[in-house]
Amino acid sequence: MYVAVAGNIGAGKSSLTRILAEYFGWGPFFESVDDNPYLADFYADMPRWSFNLQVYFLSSRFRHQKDIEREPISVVQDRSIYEDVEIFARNLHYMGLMDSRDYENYAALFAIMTAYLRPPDLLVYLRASVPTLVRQIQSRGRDFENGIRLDYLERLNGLYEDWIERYPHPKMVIETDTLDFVNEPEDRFQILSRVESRLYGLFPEPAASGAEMGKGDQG
Ligand SMILES: Nc1ncnc2c1ncn2[C@@H]1O[C@H](COP(=O)(O)OP(=O)(O)OP(=O)(O)O)[C@@H](O)[C@H]1O
Ligand SMILES: Nc1nc(=O)c2ncn([C@H]3C[C@H](O)[C@@H](CO)O3)c2[nH]1
Repeated sequence: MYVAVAGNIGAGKSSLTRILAEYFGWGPFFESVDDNPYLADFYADMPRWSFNLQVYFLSSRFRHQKDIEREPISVVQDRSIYEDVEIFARNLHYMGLMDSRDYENYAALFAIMTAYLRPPDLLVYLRASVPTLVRQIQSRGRDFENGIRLDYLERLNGLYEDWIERYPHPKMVIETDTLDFVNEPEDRFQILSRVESRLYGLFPEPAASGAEMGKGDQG
């Protein structure tokens, strides 16, 4: 089983990845943030660092994908590789923060590298409004994200909506504005049951050994 959690900056992907991994006993794959050599520079000067950052994320996520394909156990991934090009790089190009030459170069590299990747068995998209994203980004308190502009988040949200509509593989959408699955056990239970039912619909065998609703750690 390979599940990916998708969503805008601060939507709650890492938190949900941790919760799913713990509950189902899956291996978690988190995106690299603390050891990312470009992220802080990127937020300080997007036009200068956008191409470098996209190539870094592409190589790091591609390595994860290959590791995931080799994993003997089920895994859950914090953000899918598809979001790099469909959401972030496209947005940087639209906003004039990555020029056409770099964008086309990056998109061609992305297409070559990802052509043979296996898509997730289920993609869980966390939908969150911009006020929720801002609140959650602030609550996490990464200094270099303080300058993220509202129009940047709004455009990313718009691209997420277009993409999730077109996304051709199994998916589910979770509205997170009124669900605090980090702090509220009932909300967490609600999400876990929805994911479990969706997986059961796709794969009528149990989603994970030892993880029956009502028996896991709900909180
Ligand atoms: N549904 C929620 N309700 C309340 N707080 C939440 C919720 N989801 C996440 N949070 C909080 O918001 C902050 C950001 O969450 P998290 O790091 O999981 O987001 P993310 O989507 O992984 O972000 P990024 O895109 O930057 O990696 C954390 O402090 C987390 O505890
Ligand atoms: N430009 C850009 N392209 C990406 O592919 C990408 N993936 C993640 N991020 C940013 C969002 C969070 O600040 C932080 C952690 O998710 O990294 C990205 N930024």
